Amino acid sequence: MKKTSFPKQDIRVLLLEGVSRSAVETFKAAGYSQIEYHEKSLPEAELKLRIAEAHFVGIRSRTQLTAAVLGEAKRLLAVGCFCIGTNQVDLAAAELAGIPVFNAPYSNTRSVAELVIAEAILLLRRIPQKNAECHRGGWSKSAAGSFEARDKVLGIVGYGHIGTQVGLLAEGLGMRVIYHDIETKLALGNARTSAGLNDLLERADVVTLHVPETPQTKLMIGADQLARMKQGATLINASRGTVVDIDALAAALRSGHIGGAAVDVFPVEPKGNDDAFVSPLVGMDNVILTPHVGGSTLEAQDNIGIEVASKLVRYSDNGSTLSAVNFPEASLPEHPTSRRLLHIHRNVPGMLSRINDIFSRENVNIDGQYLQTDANIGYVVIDVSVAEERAAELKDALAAIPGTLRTRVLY
Ligand SMILES: NC(=O)c1ccc[n+]([C@@H]2O[C@H](COP(=O)([O-])OP(=O)(O)OC[C@H]3O[C@@H](n4cnc5c(N)ncnc54)[C@H](O)[C@@H]3O)[C@@H](O)[C@H]2O)c1
Ligand SMILES: O=C(O)[C@H](O)COP(=O)(O)O
Repeated sequence: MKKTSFPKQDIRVLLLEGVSRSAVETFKAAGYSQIEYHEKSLPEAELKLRIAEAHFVGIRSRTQLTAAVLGEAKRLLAVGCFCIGTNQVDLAAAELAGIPVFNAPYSNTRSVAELVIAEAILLLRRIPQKNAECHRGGWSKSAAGSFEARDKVLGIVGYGHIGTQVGLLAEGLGMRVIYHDIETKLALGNARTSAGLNDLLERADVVTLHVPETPQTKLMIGADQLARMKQGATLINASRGTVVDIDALAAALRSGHIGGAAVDVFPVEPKGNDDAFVSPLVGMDNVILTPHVGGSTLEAQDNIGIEVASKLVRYSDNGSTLSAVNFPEASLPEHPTSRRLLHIHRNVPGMLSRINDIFSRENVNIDGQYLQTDANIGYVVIDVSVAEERAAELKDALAAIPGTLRTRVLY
């Protein structure tokens, strides 16, 4: 097996939150054997201890990789978010520490979309309250307040990967789809853009949220927005718990203005399956509550495990940062005969010339060079045909350049 920067058996992989075993298999198949696996997220103090030893860490949506936690991760080469959302990682702090963060942008998209469609139908038929009543021994056979999905208006807030899938599936049911996004988006099928969020809220029978967690989306659905929704309309939130003012939603459900809701994500979620779930929505018959399982299907988790672990392996073996969410993206060819030097640095004037001066001074020919930058950092990859020891010396010379964040050599 080809050697990388140091023997693969010394590279430590820390996998948290029960990421799919397919991730473990992917690392093993690539020659990585030091894999520490935890079913849950770790308390911050323990996380700091474990991450200090790790070269790669794999998390899901619960583990908070704050600047303070990343500050302990002196050996960390990259982070894998085995999910879509990356809001749980301080991406800027990771970048400035020279740590690329990877995720799985599409692998659970379909799972979320299917759940949302099922919930839209159930809410339109008022099934949650009928189900609850039957469980209590009640029987109220009535069509009152129950509607077909056909011809109803579905309002999608955030028309990205999930939003567009939801829209296409909903059209298959004969729903009329409108959407709101801050970006101009190609309307798929017969979907139509709305004249803004308020317009969407005023027209939709079912509103479904598919925005990321950002400062702009925090509490974007509060009392005012709920009041704009049609009498008896329903709300689905499988995006992030911070997007909806949960107390305002509870009040709107109690008043009957909102006819029902399906909520998968919450402002505060239990740390693990053994912890209690507390929410103002608990006990409401017209609310479907799910424990953040929008993307939790075996198919999705399996695919995510392979996808994210493969990205980490590729970065480890080859240096490619393609699809990193916080880092200059470099898609690199294989380097079968040369040594590959990786240099991550602050993006300041004169950096490239200082790097190249070393090779000219040392009389080392550069076989190939790749440079990608963003406003904060630069990522330079240099292939050279030199002996292993010489490559290590060049790496040390590169590391001594002021402004260097990380250096690595791949053999
Ligand atoms: N419940 C779950 O298990 C689960 C699973 C997967 C994803 N998610 C959440 O769903 C979110 C969306 O996923 P995606 O793959 O569709 O992401 P995406 O990036 O493809 O789409 C998000 C869309 O929201 C739009 N947007 C951003 N800010 C907005 C704003 N202020 N107003 C209106 N539109 C805005 C973006 O332009 C984009 O089109 C993720 O960020 C994640 O938080 C939850
Ligand atoms: O961001 C995501 O993909 C979802 O929120 C799912 O997160 P999870 O892997 O923690 O269930």
